[in-house]
Amino acid sequence: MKKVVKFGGSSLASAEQFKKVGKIIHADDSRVYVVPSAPGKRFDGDTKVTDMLLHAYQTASEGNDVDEELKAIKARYDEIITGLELKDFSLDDDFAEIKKNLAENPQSDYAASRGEYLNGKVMAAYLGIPFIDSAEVIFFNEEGNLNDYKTYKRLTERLAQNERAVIPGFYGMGKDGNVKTFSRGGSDVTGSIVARASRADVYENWTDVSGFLVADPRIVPDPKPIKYITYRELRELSYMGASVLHEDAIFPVRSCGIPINIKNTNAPEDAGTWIVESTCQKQDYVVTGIAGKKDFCTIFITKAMMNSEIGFGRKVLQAFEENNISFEHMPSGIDTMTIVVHADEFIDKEQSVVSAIHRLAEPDSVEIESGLALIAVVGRGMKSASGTAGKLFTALANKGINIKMIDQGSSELNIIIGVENRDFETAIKAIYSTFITK
Ligand SMILES: Nc1ncnc2c1ncn2[C@@H]1O[C@H](COP(=O)(O)OP(=O)(O)O)[C@@H](O)[C@H]1O
Ligand SMILES: N[C@@H](CC(=O)OP(=O)(O)O)C(=O)O
Repeated sequence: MKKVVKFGGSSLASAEQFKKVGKIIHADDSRVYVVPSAPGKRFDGDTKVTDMLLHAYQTASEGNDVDEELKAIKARYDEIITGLELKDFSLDDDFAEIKKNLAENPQSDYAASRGEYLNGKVMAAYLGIPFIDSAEVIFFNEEGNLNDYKTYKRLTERLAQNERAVIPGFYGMGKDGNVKTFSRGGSDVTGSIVARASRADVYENWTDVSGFLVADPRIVPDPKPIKYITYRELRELSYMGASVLHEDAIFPVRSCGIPINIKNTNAPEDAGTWIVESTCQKQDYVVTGIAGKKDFCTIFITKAMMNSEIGFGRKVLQAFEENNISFEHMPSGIDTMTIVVHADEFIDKEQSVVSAIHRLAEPDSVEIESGLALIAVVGRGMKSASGTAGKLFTALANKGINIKMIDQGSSELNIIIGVENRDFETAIKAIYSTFITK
């Protein structure tokens, strides 16, 4: 049995948290590869080390001195090093190098990645096992995506030489020879890559909640944990904002059937959530999870006889493609079509998109609206349960919430609804209490 264990920033925010992590690793001999994040928030209002480093980069790129900022970051690590009583260990040389690099050639990915790099060094010293610098084993291609071939070749070789090791999360080496990071939260992706490369039996992802919860705990108080969830369900939920696991983290393990177990560092005895390819486990509820995001825009297009005009949809979508905007959903009627996009991608280009739609598709009208929130109600049990949509709409109607859009995926795995931003939290609470009964 071989396990890869990733610990999130909240699990490594202080010496006290590190000690819990040490206990977890020592409690199970099969926890052989450890992927740490940078120290996260110790309390509400605290700053993650990654954000402190990005701030230092900003200061350096404006040509200013970063001594004070690096001192504050070093203090975070020194508290951990002292609390763990690590003798003959210091990060002085590493900080001198970071200071030099930030002054001579400030790069934001390099700066952000140092949080995991330094924490990896502390972790390796604490556990007494080798440190593998991710820049030597994880590679990106020219487009900035993972270079699968090179990564799995090098990483597999290095892991084969090390029965146990610490591999810091979040970064690798870019095609240009500079350090490059994944997007925020990307240590989850590193853990998944290490699990695949080592052909682990389980990828344990340790965080500060007892698994994937049915809804965001910041919206629904004390939501129930999900015991089993499929990769596909999870993909829908994490894409729609359930932030506990990076949305790309399932791909490496999914392709080789390695389950992910989300666990709580502060309550290690809790079962957590199993993310699996498929399962015969009985579900407690028809709905597996609920997640959502605010701030979408809709582009509502009308044209008489739209349905019979071959190529109409393509022309409309070309307008978005020309403006380099990806679309989220496209519900349509007989003479109408709505395109839903992220506001932050769309707002600056709205007039250019509208004129392109007119030029390419010659519609009767184009109306745009902002302030839409999307909520995904996801559940593999939905296709065999009748009345789910009816229950959902009744729950929202009872709260006086106007549904602005409905999109039921053809997989019958999810129903996406659009509501006004201001109704977002109320809608999630209403859906939760309708489907998740005591
Ligand atoms: N459906 C959900 N289930 C569990 N946690 C969620 C969910 N949606 C949002 N979260 C939030 O995700 C947080 C854990 O993710 P993150 O902060 O990235 O952890 P880590 O630092 O361990 O990587 C939780 O503390 C919780 O606030
Ligand atoms: N430290 C990085 C990467 C990461 O995955 O962190 P965490 O595991 O704390 O979400 C970030 O803040 O984005």
